[in-house]
Amino acid sequence: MPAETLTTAQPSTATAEPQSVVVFDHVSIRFDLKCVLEDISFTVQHGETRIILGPAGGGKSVLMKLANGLIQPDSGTIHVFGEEVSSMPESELFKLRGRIGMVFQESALFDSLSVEDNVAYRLHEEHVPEAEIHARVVEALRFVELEHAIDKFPPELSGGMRRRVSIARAIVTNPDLILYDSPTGGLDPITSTTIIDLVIKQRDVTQTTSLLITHRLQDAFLLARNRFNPKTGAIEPIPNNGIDPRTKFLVLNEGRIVFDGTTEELVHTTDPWLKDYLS
Ligand SMILES: Nc1ncnc2c1ncn2[C@@H]1O[C@H](COP(=O)(O)OP(=O)(O)OP(=O)(O)O)[C@@H](O)[C@H]1O
Repeated sequence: MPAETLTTAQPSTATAEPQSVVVFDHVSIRFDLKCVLEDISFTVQHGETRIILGPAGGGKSVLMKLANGLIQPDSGTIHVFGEEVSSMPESELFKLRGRIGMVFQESALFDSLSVEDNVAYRLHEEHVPEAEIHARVVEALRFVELEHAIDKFPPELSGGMRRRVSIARAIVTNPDLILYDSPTGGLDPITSTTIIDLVIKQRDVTQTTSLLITHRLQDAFLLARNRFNPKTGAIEPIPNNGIDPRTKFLVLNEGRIVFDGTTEELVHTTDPWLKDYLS
């Protein structure tokens, strides 16, 4: 990301007092005696998009699984929506996950179910009335511009389309938090951009808090520099070389946080390792 002058775009509406949606406090976890995350502390505020960067094997996916309560830390605490997930029983975790949308790198769709049934899956689990389910699925598919594929099956879709279905499935429940684990992983650059455009649209239309893992600095650059224009329905650069004030960064290397801050702070870092990583 070029370290040129950046201006922080002002939020269009007055923002309420920030609330912490995800809080890691001195979290560590080991696998087979190997320390995978060590003393991780950071906070994600309401409405923030937190981009998680770092070399392969640095612990990004493990961090996301901890946030979702899929695994438990060896030490430290994790709060999501003010509740401690690091010691929560499975029944309560199930309820908590009802407020979280997940987008996995592999899309994780059911090949034997149609696109409609894949997107509707969580709504069925939540016993949403049948009459409402179809309308909500259509709305979610329209958001990702895949309404026409509603009757198709995942094996009939391209990788980018599958990823879009996965986003539709994550947003159909109107989650309070979205976890994107490498949503552009394995996609070509053009398709990756269409996926990041959807993440920007989701960010700007609903202001949903999110964590997003990516290996592509280009993804981070697009998220920081672009916005959704509701009048044109298009993604456009934020004027005056602006950056999105709600998009922040966490960089992990070998299980430790090497950066936690804003886009301006990241591009102006003096840390030699980080400068090298970003170049
Ligand atoms: N269930 C597990 N059992 C043992 N080791 C694990 C487990 N899950 C993750 N690890 C190890 O933890 C380390 C961090 O893995 P993680 O997937 O979080 O890295 P990452 O930063 O997401 O990597 P990538 O960018 O390649 O996806 C790796 O060495 C991995 O092998």
